[in-house]
Amino acid sequence: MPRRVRIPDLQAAKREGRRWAMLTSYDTSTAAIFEQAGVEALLVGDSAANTVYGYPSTLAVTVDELIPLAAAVVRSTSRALVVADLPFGSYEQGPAQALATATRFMKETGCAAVKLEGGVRMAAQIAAITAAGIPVMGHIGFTPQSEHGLGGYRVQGRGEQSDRVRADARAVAEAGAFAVVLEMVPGPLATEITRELPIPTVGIGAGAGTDAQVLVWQDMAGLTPRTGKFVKRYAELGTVLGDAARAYVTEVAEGTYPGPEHTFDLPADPA
Ligand SMILES: Nc1nc(=O)c2c([nH]1)NC[C@@H]1CN(c3ccc(C(=O)N[C@@H](CCC(=O)O)C(=O)O)cc3)CN21
Ligand SMILES: CC(C)C(=O)C(=O)O
Ligand SMILES: [Mg+2]
Repeated sequence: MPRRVRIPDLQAAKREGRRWAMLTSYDTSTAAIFEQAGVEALLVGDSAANTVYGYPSTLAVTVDELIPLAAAVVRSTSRALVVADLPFGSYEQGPAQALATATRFMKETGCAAVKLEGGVRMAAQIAAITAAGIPVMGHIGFTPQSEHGLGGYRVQGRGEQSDRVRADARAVAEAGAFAVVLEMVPGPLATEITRELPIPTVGIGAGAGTDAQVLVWQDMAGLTPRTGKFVKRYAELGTVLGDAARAYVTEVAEGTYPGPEHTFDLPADPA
């Protein structure tokens, strides 16, 4: 059985200029398929709020709702680095709350790291969690848990805002994060931050100049009806699955499914 990807492997990849891929995963089927496909890191994102639980934004999802999903992804993998998102409301109060939540994820899911949103304003939380030996992935630029404060889904770091995003990147790295997600940041700024930072950057809507990329799997697989401009749909699973369900409905109604090959016989008569 191959060993798990370790955080030092990702630091080495940055030094050697090897890019790596992360996808979200929230269940056993996708976790196994994605690591077989060579995806280095799996994120049990709070995007599960939208993609699993059907909430209108990520704000509603709770620690108790994310923990079973993260545990399932860990159980279903042997190689991928599994990272769990700390949901809105579970770390902002201060370092003690952040460490308590991160500790729950580590104990109850077996994940290798946690991720939280915010740069300068969350540096103390990142420092407290890493001081306890728990690896932290930062997340700056557009941070969906702050969508109301940021005025909606908007690119962050255009013009004068670029200094703020740069300062957030530096703060996250200095607080001890092992990597940082850059979400919806102009490509040239993300490239500069990637060159400046000692830790890997993971882009989503941040161009090709980051050390790694992350996407929500239902977006890249074509299951979500509306996605950001940064998403490439590598498959149209929504169409494939809809066609399969329609064929099943038709065959059940016609009586052509199940066929003889799907049906158990009585024991053969003793002759
Ligand atoms: N399915 C899914 N995919 C995601 O990428 C995702 C989630 N859910 N939930 C949590 C956050 C929210 N995110 C989002 C959601 C919407 C846009 C979006 O609509 N972007 C538009 C507008 C950009 C603009 O106006 O500047 C785009 O065209 O990219 C972007 C990121 C990223 N995350
Ligand atoms: C989009 C990624 C970075 C994320 O935070 C999530 O899926 O929750
Ligand atoms: Mg998230």
